[in-house]
Amino acid sequence: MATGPVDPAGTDTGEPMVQAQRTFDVVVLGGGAVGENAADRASRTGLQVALVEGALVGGECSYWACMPSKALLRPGAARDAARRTPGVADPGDLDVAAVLARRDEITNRWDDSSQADWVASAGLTLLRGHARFTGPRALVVESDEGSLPVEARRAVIVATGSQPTIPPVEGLADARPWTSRDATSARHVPARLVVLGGGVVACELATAFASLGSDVTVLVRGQRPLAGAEPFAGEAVLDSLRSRGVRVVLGAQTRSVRRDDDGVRVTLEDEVVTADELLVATGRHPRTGDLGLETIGLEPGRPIDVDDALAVPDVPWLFAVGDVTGRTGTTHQGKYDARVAGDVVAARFGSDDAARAAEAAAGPWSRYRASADHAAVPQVVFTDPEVAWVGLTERAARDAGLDVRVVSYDLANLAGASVISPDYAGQAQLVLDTARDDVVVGATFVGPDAAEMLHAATVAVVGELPLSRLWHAVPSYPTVSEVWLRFAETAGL
Ligand SMILES: Cc1cc2nc3c(=O)[nH]c(=O)nc-3n(C[C@H](O)[C@H](O)[C@H](O)COP(=O)(O)OP(=O)(O)OC[C@H]3O[C@@H](n4cnc5c(N)ncnc54)[C@H](O)[C@@H]3O)c2cc1C
Ligand SMILES: NC(=O)c1ccc[n+]([C@@H]2O[C@H](COP(=O)([O-])OP(=O)(O)OC[C@H]3O[C@@H](n4cnc5c(N)ncnc54)[C@H](O)[C@@H]3O)[C@@H](O)[C@H]2O)c1
Repeated sequence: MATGPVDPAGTDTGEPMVQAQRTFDVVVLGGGAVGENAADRASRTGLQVALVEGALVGGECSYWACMPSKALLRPGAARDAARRTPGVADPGDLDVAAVLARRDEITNRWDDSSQADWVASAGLTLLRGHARFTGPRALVVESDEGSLPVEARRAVIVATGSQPTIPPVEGLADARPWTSRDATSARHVPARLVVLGGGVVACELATAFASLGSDVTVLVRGQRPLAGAEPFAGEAVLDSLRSRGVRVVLGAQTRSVRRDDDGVRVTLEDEVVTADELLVATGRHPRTGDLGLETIGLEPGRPIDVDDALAVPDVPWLFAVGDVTGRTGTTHQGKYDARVAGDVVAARFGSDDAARAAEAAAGPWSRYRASADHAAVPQVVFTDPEVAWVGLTERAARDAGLDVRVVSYDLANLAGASVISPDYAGQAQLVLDTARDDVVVGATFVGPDAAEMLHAATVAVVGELPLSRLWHAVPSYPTVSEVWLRFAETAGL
């Protein structure tokens, strides 16, 4: 923990006090899931590591993102699964108070003491406060206790995450819109919710609040939600949102927003949508605006560019991981980068000569290079149906100049699916690189519990497995994973 304040003059001027400088081998800025992981790995060759956190240790994912959003989604998904299962009595409406109470439990009521305990148990020093660079390897951490100068002898890893982007729509910022933080920590369910955006946050939170009883309208700028996914996945989510009473406006152009006594009024080109709350879900940007980056020659407000060792080119002591790099946008991929960055720092600056030599000689797909970021990033969208994909979409593969063919399969035809429900609906698709004997370069699954089906595809993409070899990976009967056999048969094996 931070040392107590030092007031050298012995007089209280009312100004924040300057504390005695602390020096560490490595300083990690940002104690989110990604920063914690990087700090832990970096300390494994004996380096002294400090982790600086300005809010809650565990970051966005634990308190305002992954965990509370999934807690809000799960009861609706379980209810819908029950409704699709013959012989199970309809569970009826959700108990909203109980759902919010479970969400509070999952976020530990926004208390990070157990995560802080873990930091201490991992041998890391936690400094609480807002960190800024004052020069190369030099920082200051501001907190209620004063101003603490901190020096990193060897390296700094930046893991300060991202923050929501509020688009410059007239009146929007003044209309007190919800960001994902407000939505995931909401104490009540608004009767009417309008969601601006058509990405992952918009689709997940529209699903959650609709299941909790809100009358939801989603304003999608394009012609379908989840524009980064295969088109059939976005279409399935669109159909499902609509089937559960969510109004989805496609091609929505938001002109202005105003809050008055009747709530929030969102003016589109040809209509006005009124709601009690407006959730802005239009993407995120790296949290680098107030980090003192200008003192080390980097531009504030921009992502921190890194190479596959997560090192900043031409700044041998500086590394960055997680959302702040703009390279990854999920916890799992950020933590993968964190493991790589931590190991690289531990090897380059620690006392283990063998590790230093191995890292210096490291190539792609070694433990010291985050190669999967270019080829095999898994993404799950916890809507109903769930959408899960890894690697390249067909379009991205063709844009990259690959010769690909696509194999699709209707999951409802599988015996395993029919056991789950006579109403099972789902679709899956592989993208195969024909120039390499049908190596799997991408896969998408849409359907109930599709999230749990993704990892086999991730293994196939990372392993660059051709379909002819996957033929020998026999899926159990009767499971939905039998789709792998059907993929092979459909492809002609
Ligand atoms: C609604 C929502 C749902 C999501 N759901 C999922 C999901 O289901 N699965 C998934 O994989 N991903 C999900 N994500 C994405 C995931 O939350 C992020 O990718 C992840 O949190 C990034 O981790 P990070 O450690 O890089 O950043 P963060 O979690 O943002 O952590 C950064 C930390 O740095 C601290 N910090 C920032 N600046 C300073 C400073 N100057 N000094 C000191 N501390 C500082 C912050 O307080 C914060 O604790 C979701 C995102 C949202 C918005
Ligand atoms: N399950 C998960 O893994 C999960 C869940 C939620 C969020 N996340 C991550 O969090 C990050 C943020 O998600 P997100 O959904 O906010 O971003 P996103 O980039 O996925 O989607 C942003 C959406 O906003 C729209 N948009 C952008 N500017 C707009 C404007 N001016 N007007 C109207 N629409 C506009 C885009 O067209 C897009 O539909 C992503 O990296 C995402 O992967 C992950």
